Parts: sequence; structure tokens; C-alpha cells
Amino acid sequence: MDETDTETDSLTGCRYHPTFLSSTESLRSRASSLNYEFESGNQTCKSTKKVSKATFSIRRSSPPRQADYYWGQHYADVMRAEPMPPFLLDVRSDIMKLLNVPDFSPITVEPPAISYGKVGDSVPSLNSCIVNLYNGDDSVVTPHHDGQAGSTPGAQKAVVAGTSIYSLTACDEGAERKIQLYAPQPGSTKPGKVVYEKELANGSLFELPAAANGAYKHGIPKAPKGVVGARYAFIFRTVVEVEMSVLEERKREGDRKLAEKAGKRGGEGESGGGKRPRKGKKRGPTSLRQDKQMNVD
Ligand SMILES: O=C(O)CCC(=O)C(=O)O
Ligand SMILES: [Fe+2]
Repeated sequence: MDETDTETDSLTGCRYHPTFLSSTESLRSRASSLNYEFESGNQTCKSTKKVSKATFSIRRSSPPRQADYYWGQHYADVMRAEPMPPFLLDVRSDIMKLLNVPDFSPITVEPPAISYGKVGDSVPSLNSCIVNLYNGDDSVVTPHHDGQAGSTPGAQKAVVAGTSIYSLTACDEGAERKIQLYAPQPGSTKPGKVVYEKELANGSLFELPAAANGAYKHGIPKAPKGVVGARYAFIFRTVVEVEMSVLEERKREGDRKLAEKAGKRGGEGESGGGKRPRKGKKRGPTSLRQDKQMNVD
């Protein structure tokens, strides 16, 4: 990385390191052999279109448990994480070394009750990596916050512990994409005008500070028509893990309710075919800390 060409945006504090990696060939070939099938629930996620995601954790718990930022928006958007393969652990340690990320980060935003952690606890930094695959011109990530308290009215709180989020780009020539940050609009969750925009070069690292994630939605808009080729984004975050079994039970419960509703309406769709419940609806306040005491699960 050549530190002299790092750019910091004066409004949002976003930092862009255009030459973080000199070559991404090996990352691209490793990413193309990743198995994207272990993701679950992502297909119905409103904030992505045709973007495939694979999610990894540095924890080696069995079964793997992981919170992803979507969890803050809806119980159904649960992703199970695989252990981070060695090449991702290497990228993680490069980011931490070059950008002075400490080994542990404090949790600064109140996590949901079923989390393995509370404000003031520390969690291993950059303990989560999601690999996004953008293929062709119509894969987009619509404007969102990454699991930040208050990002979705009524939703439970964040799983991002409150550190910067890092996105490393490895892409084919011509498959570069832009990231945009949008101004908040008073009284509305809709994104306002673009306040920051950057085309993310092959080998670049984009840093979204926690404060910018809280203040501005970000997204990846459509590429110009006809763009072909793949872009992989390796997105490292520090997250607070949550108990998968509780989330999965919530998902099953939600699916049952949807199926019941569809039945009442005389709809033919089985569970999953129906409309998703509204975002941000509060689920029952299951508490892991309580569950543990009560020996549930
Ligand atoms: O592709 C990127 O660089 C960012 C995507 C993103 O914001 C996300 O998946 O949450
Ligand atoms: Fe994001």
C-alpha cells in the first residue's frame, strides 16, 4: 500500500486506499472457487439484487454462529458463517497491520439481547468477512446502513460493534463499481442526494468509518449497461455474534405465520412464497443471557 495516495473525504470521513494490493489475481481466483451456497435467507433480502454473498467468521464454533448486519433489520435475513479460510485470514491481518486496527474492539452500540456481548465488552476486530459477487451490470446493493442502531425504525439494534467497515475490491478489468453515500432526509428513511461517490479500483480498499455508516446510507448502484465481468468485494466488519438457533427458530416461526396467512387468504403458496412481513417488526424479546440462565437450547 502506498500511503501517500490515501484520500480522506472531508465531509464523511471515508478513506480510500487506491493501491492497497498491487495484484488481485490470486484473490480473484480463490474467490471464484468459493461456495456461495451456504448463505441462507439472502435471496429475499431487499437490499441486494443479484449480488451473491458468502459469509465467514474467524470463530470456529460448531455449529458456526454469526450475526450479519441484516439481522438488525429482519429475523429472516440470517446468514450462517463458515470459518474464514487462510487466504481471508491473511487479508484480514494485512488490513489490521497496515491500518493499525487493534486486535480487539470495544462494543460501542447496544447489541440485541440474544448477542454474545454487551456494550463495554470487547470482541476480536474484523471477525466477519462477507464476500459479495457482482456479476454483470444489474447487480446492485440498494442504499442501507450496515446494522447500525436506529438504521431501520423499530428494528432491533446493531450487530456491528462500532468500528470501521472495510471493503477490498478484486475485479475484472471494466467491472469496477461505484460506491455512493447518501444524505439523510429528515422524517424519511429514503436516501437523499449523493454526498460522496467513488469508483472502487481493482486492488483498492475502501474504509467506511462507524460514524459515517451511522450518518449516511451507502449503496452500490447499477453499472452502465453492457458492463460484463465480475467484481468481488471482501467486506470485513467487527460484529457481535448472536445465537443462530434463536434466529432460526424466529425464522421458522415467521414462515409458519406466513403460511397460515397465505392459507387464510386462500393463497396457494407454501411458506416462503408469500409476502414477507414488514421490516422492522419487533419480535419477541428472547434474551440469550436469560435463555442461558434458563438452560434453553
Ligand atoms: O460491495 C461493496 O463494496 C459494499 C457492499 C455493501 O455495502 C454491503 O454488502 O453491505
Ligand atoms: Fe453495506
